[in-house]
Amino acid sequence: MVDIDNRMAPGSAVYKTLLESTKAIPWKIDWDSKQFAYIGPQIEALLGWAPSSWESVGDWASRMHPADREWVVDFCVAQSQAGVDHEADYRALTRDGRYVWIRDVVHVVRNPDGTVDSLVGFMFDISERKRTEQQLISLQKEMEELSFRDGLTGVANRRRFDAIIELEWSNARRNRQPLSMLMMDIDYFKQYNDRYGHLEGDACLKHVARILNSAATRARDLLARFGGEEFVLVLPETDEAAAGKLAERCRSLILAEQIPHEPSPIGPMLTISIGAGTLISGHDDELRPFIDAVDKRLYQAKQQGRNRIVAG
Ligand SMILES: Nc1nc2c(ncn2[C@@H]2O[C@H](COP(=O)(O)OP(=O)(O)OP(=O)(O)O)[C@@H](O)[C@H]2O)c(=O)[nH]1
Repeated sequence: MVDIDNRMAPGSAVYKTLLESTKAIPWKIDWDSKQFAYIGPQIEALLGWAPSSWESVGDWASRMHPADREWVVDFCVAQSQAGVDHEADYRALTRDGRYVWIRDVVHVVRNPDGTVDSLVGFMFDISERKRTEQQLISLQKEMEELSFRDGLTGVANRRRFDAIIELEWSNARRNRQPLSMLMMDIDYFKQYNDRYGHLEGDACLKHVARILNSAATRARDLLARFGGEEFVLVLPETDEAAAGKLAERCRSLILAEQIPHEPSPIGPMLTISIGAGTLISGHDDELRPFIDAVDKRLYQAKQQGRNRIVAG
């Protein structure tokens, strides 16, 4: 036992061999001089800098990504001064100019009187973990983006519409700007599906979405799929006259596309009906009744023969 204890004593050959054969890179900094007392030779394999080139904490700080340097140094100094063990993730510069993500785990060694004697720690290469993390983050962003898109047509979905209309509604009221909305629905789409099949129906919906999307050109205009074959166009800062023109553009663009719809009772080409509405600044309307009113106008357009616009 005594033998083993001696062989394992800090500073012994066995101890050194153990330290230098781990993947983690051990190091020690003398607190008063801020000089490296030791750094494992593994550092050279990871970063390319020889152990002898790690002289002071200045070398450590200067071999850090500029975006990480300030907070990491400030954080580590503050924690060390307070005598608190800590860890920090940062990008370390390699000798050939790349960056490697490192997790530095630091233990503060104190003197019997409580003052800081030295810092000892391990550096871990966490690049692989960070890469996975980044991939997960971008995947999550993509998922969020997708969750606001209609899977079939690629335009905004109902969820996105609900969020945007709330925002635009309060914007319009706050800034005393008009806000218009068009509800659009394909005429006799049930007959279209019955005649051409559901897949062809899907293709038709995509086609219609693309055309309607091209009709509204301002950055904040939003086309969303409201339901099955119903689309909604939100038009911020758009008055009644401009909304009327846009509605007519949508109606005639669809007609001009000459999409065959043989079973339609009103003509051989695909048509849409539109309900239009505008929130006039200063009026005290509520959002839901406004949407309902526009929807009712769409229904009226259907009742009055389809392929037409009913505005408020
Ligand atoms: N292919 C396809 N059809 C859909 C989709 N969503 C809804 N529909 C169809 O759209 C049709 C809508 O029918 P209705 O609500 O009766 O309306 P309509 O036949 O268009 O008649 P009007 O609107 O009164 O002119 C139904 O047959 C639905 O199955 C979809 O994602 N793909």
